Amino acid sequence: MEGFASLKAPSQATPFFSSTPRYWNLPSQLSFYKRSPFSTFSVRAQVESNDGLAAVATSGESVTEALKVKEWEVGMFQNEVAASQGIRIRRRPPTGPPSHYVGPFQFRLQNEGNTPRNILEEIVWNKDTELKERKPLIVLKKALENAPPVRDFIGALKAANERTGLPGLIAEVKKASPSRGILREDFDPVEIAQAYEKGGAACLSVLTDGKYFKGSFENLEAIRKAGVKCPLLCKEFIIDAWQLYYARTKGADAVLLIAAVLPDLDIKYMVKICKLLGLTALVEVHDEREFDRVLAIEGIELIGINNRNLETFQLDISITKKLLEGERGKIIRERDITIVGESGLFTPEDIAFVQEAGVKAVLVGESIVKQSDPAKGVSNLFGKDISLG
Ligand SMILES: O=C(O)c1ccccc1NCC(=O)[C@H](O)[C@H](O)COP(=O)(O)O
Repeated sequence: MEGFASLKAPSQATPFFSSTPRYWNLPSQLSFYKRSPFSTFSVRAQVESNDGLAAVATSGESVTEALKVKEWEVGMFQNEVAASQGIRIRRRPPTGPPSHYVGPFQFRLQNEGNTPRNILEEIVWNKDTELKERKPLIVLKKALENAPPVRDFIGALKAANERTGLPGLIAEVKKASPSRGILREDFDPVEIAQAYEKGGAACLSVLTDGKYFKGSFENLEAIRKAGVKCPLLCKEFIIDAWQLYYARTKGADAVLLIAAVLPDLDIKYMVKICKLLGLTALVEVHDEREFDRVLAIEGIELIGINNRNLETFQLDISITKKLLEGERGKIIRERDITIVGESGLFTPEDIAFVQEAGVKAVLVGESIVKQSDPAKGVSNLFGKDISLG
């Protein structure tokens, strides 16, 4: 069997996770050559993708196989770039390339490198697989024409903060989570969303991941269609710009970009696409390194500090305080960046603690979704009624 041409890496200008839309021009060259003195002629096809990948297949293996190898090689390249930025989450399993790289399938199953190192990595690998089923971008672009108008996510948070003197609430419609399991059995997303709005939430966060959070895009769409006025955050694990378009077609006003998962170039690229689509990007960080990376990116207006370590599930609300102290806090104030304190907030004291640290908004799920009346859950969380009337 013939070997493959060496990897032609995507150019530095091409964001690594932006496979939107990668398509292959089949074939850009087709040539015939004599394989050996004993065989006759063999066919050699070179294929290229629009974002700079090249693969060569010869007869004896299909073009599809050649493409699989190239996709895998790019995945490995992405892992290396991410690691160089301190990102521990690998986009794809480091081993388990197409079969002729390592031999029969059973060897791949035995290879430990194919086991995700933590839950966030598992979610990302699963998302990568889910996205293989996606519709072409052109179909989404058409659907965008019928998407409901975008609403001002940051504006709603600021208005709530001014109105109540408390951080604006992003209330999360969350049925389950990997760390806590099922949070609410009688889960009606629209009813919960309406109750949050009645209780005084400024915005809502709707989990759309099915496998780990029991959420869905149908929930997002249904909440939007039910006439809820709060702007909606699509709480998804975004690894591909395609998802931004999809979220918008389903009625999202904002999306989450996780710095622990996305390299700088991808965040930059996705922030630009968000602006194009009118979406607000909530860029989430968990430590100093991620915070500094995000602060170095132009055009960031909304940063979430997640008190939950997404690799270990450990909760510590003093993370928010630690990240907002000193020079970083000064930069935030100078640039008027809105900070959201995320996760592990249960009491009015917790809210006061993160507000004192400098947040103007909070993202809360568990403590309010578990209440039999989520509207009441909101007033319990703040220690007072923050509803409009
Ligand atoms: O909540 C989890 O267990 C979790 C696990 C892995 C990745 C993300 C996870 N949660 C996403 C969030 O950050 C929270 O849903 C959100 O901040 C609300 O947190 P909480 O108020 O603690 O429910």
